Amino acid sequence: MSLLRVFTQAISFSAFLQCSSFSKSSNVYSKATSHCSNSWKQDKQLCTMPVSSIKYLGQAEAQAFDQELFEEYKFSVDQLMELAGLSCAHAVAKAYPLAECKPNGRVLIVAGPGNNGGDGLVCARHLSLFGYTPVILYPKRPKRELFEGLTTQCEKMGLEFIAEIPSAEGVDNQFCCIVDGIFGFSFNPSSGIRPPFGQIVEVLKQVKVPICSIDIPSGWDVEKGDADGKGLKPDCLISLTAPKLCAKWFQGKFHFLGGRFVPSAMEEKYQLNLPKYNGTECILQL
Ligand SMILES: NC(=O)C1=CN([C@@H]2O[C@H](COP(=O)(O)OP(=O)(O)OC[C@H]3O[C@@H](n4cnc5c(N)ncnc54)[C@H](O)[C@@H]3O)[C@@H](O)[C@H]2O)[C@H](O)CC1
Ligand SMILES: [K+]
Repeated sequence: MSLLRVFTQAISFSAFLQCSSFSKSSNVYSKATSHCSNSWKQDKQLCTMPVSSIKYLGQAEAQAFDQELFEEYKFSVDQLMELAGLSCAHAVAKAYPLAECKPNGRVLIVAGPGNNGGDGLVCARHLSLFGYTPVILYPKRPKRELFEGLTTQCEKMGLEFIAEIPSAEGVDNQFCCIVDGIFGFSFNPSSGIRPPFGQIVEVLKQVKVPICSIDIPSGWDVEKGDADGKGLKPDCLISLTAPKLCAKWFQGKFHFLGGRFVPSAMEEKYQLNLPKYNGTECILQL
């Protein structure tokens, strides 16, 4: 074997090792496995590039990041929520294409009391524009102009609201998938899940149709994830802005990055090391 060939093989092997390295020991994860498998499909040479790392945010850091977008950059909540919810609708359409969404493109959207619920309502509106039939469960509605507006938009667009979650069997028969917009990065697990969401999450744990969680699988600790293994098992997770620490426990099929609104100075300040979105796309599969 020529010296050149030995050298080339050694380089390829080291690139392979880089591509499969994965460490749970810090907030910074090597995203090499998923990044490289995607990149290999597009351009094999990319996998020999230095491996970058995507950061996983803790709860306080995610909230501080959010506040900085609002206070320093003067974004409004509804601006960012629109982009967040739009990326969720794109992710659902990619993971569960309309043609395969039986019966009749029906998707159950469960919206919680905070901004995660708002993302769910925006997602529902866009899914309806994409041809799906979203049905919304929104049991606890804050009396705030933002949420009242989002609710009115959905009502005026003819989206159905239901008052209670059907049985797990009922959900499986009526919907092709579920969008979990119950809790996001402000969930506090210290006293369990308060009514009526505790019972709703229990039903969601029993359904067979896939669950697509917005930002955080509801009921999971934002940092410790599904520590006891008894939580929701979403098939899809859309991490908004950057993944939160709990995403390390995610074992479903689809992990998307969404919320493509991060100014580059903030990306640098928080050292997010986000992978590059393709072209004009608003989601990126991790
Ligand atoms: N910068 C971004 O990435 C953006 C993300 N967005 C989305 O906003 C959520 C975070 O929203 P926030 O309103 O801060 O919190 P939650 O949605 O998690 O809801 C808080 C809500 O839930 C109640 N609550 C907390 N713990 C419990 C409990 N144990 N039982 C019952 N209820 C509970 C609490 O009282 C509040 O009412 C983020 O994840 C993204 O999805 C923005 O849309 C855009 C910017
Ligand atoms: K959620």
